[in-house]
Amino acid sequence: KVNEDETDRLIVDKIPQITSIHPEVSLFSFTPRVILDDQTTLCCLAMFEDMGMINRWRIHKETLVKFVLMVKKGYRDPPYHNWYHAFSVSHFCYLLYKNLRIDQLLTDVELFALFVACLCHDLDHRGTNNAFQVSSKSVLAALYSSEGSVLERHHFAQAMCILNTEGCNIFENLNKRDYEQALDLLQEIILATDLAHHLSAVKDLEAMAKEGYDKSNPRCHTLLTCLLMTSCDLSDQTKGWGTTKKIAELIYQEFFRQGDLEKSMGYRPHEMMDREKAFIPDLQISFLENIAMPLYRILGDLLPGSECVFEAVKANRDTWMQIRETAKRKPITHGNSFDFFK
Ligand SMILES: Cc1nc2ccc(C(=O)N[C@]34C[C@H]5C[C@H](C[C@H](C5)C3)C4)cc2n2c(-c3ccccc3Cl)nnc12
Ligand SMILES: [Mg+2]
Repeated sequence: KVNEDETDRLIVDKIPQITSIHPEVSLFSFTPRVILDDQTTLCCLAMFEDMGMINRWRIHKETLVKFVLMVKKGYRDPPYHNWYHAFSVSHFCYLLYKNLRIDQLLTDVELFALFVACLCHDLDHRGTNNAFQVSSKSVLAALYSSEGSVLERHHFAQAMCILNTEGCNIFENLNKRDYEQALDLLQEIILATDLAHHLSAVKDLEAMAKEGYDKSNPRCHTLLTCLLMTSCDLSDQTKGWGTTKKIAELIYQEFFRQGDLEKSMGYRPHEMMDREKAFIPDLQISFLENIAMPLYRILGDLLPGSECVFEAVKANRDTWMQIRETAKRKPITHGNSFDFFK
């Protein structure tokens, strides 16, 4: 049960001007993880308001409060895939709207579905990846492994459960056409957060960046919403080194816990999950060069004004390269992968 007085206070109080939460909240340099946990719900309300979504979709204030609180409660507390991840991903979507005016490229249903997908995209994440669902024969694998993207199908199912909960359906006042489109988009966008799915779309994304975005082409809309979702999902990499370093700590805490579990089950974990084999600078340079930088380069090609975002990711890659050189000269003493974070 979401506690009553928090809900009541959020319902009664007027939604504040978003800059009253932090004057720099609309800048790409702003790191949403500085916002205190009990302020994140209020910030979500302020983002919905500031993007004009409350009026456009006739969302009842009480319904919005209950929805956001249910989503927040729907996250577990693994090191990385927790509510703060969903909140920071949603904040980057807000930045794309405020700074790059993505509302001029997408329909208003697509923009609404994208922001709601950011909030819901990792609901009930257990801190283990898709491969682990299958190898551990989890309930989720039993349910979804035949379709692939096991976790992402579960995150979508959880979002539907929340929308179907009494007093939480923020889509309730959409007309039939918009309602059906919003749910279809929500599923498509959440499924797009499977990195394997993104990697299979990169060729098409690069072709679209080359040819230019055609607003009249539905395929362009689909590719762009998926690109924007992944851009939000990896947006910790677009901030300063402090954030990049902290996030790497959290992600490898999660990865190494999975590796420990796999070892206890008699499996040999992927190197990036094995605390005894992982060399984090190499792994992160590879992730940034092969996945993040190509992604934000395409974003920069498609959305003028977002070049600064790519530059920030590149700068973080460069810092990892400096760390790697230093670490290579000074071998790790007691084989602890987290020495870089001292
Ligand atoms: C900083 C950082 N590093 C990350 C390093 C590695 C991977 C990762 O899943 N790699 C792959 C590499 C190949 C092809 C596919 C499937 C598998 C085989 C595993 C992806 C993710 C990383 N990641 C994410 C992230 C984004 C979406 C879902 C889950 C996560 Cl954890 N968000 N931030 C980060
Ligand atoms: Mg995910």
